[in-house]
Amino acid sequence: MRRALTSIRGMCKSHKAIRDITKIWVSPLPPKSKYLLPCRFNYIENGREKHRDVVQIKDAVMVLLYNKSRNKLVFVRQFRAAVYHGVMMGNNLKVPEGEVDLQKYPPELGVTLEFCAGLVDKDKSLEEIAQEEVLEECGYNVDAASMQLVYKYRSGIGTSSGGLVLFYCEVCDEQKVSQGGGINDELIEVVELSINQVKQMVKTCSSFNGSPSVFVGILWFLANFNC
Ligand SMILES: Nc1ncnc2c1ncn2[C@@H]1O[C@H](COP(=O)(O)OP(=O)(O)O[C@H]2O[C@H](CO)[C@@H](O)[C@H](O)[C@H]2O)[C@@H](O)[C@H]1O
Repeated sequence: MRRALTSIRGMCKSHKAIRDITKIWVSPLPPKSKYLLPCRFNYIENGREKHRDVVQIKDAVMVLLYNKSRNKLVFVRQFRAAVYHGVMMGNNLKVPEGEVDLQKYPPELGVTLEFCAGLVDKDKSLEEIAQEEVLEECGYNVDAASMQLVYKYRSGIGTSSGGLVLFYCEVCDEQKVSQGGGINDELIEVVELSINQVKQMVKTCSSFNGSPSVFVGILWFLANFNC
């Protein structure tokens, strides 16, 4: 696992020092969250009453961004609390007490490689939300009309299941108007990978610290553009 992750990091040319996370601790969820709602879901199937504990989450859009000037796919890297938490906790369902030992669990464990993405949390079309994320996170000025639908699917199926919409969007260097990096307190690193690098990823990466959407998107790209 360590070798596979290291090789992806090695590919990321713009990799720089990971943000300065100095303290991590976990607390119980406050009564109301803007981002998730746990509940018990009940139903009767074949005459038998069943119960499932589910977490309602927001839908999201993602953009598979291709820079045709440089023949590269554009990704982002960022610290993901949920990924870090998952890696740190393993298979334990409990809230850990006290501060997390950062020597034992370095923040790097929560840094993912992913497509530019955003929550569907405003009254705009999915294409417009995707357009905004491309500008904010990756620094490219694109039209909402240039978003091409790739797939609509679900982010999970067991406990939480948000709707995911993956778009494809082509850009060129002239559309790069800023460094990107996110807005407000987001710390997002823009990373470009060549076609050969993403091919190597899907061929040889046996373990990946992130979402399968990255593989779904890369495989779609390779299948459709005959690379
Ligand atoms: N759980 C949470 N708790 C507290 N604050 C939160 C939060 N989620 C988001 N936020 C806040 O909302 C801001 C905007 O989030 P985004 O719309 O960029 O979604 P994000 O990229 O985090 O996840 C998008 O991309 C990933 C990767 O594809 C999808 O898994 C995800 O569903 C989609 O929203 C974050 O910077 C943060 O301040």
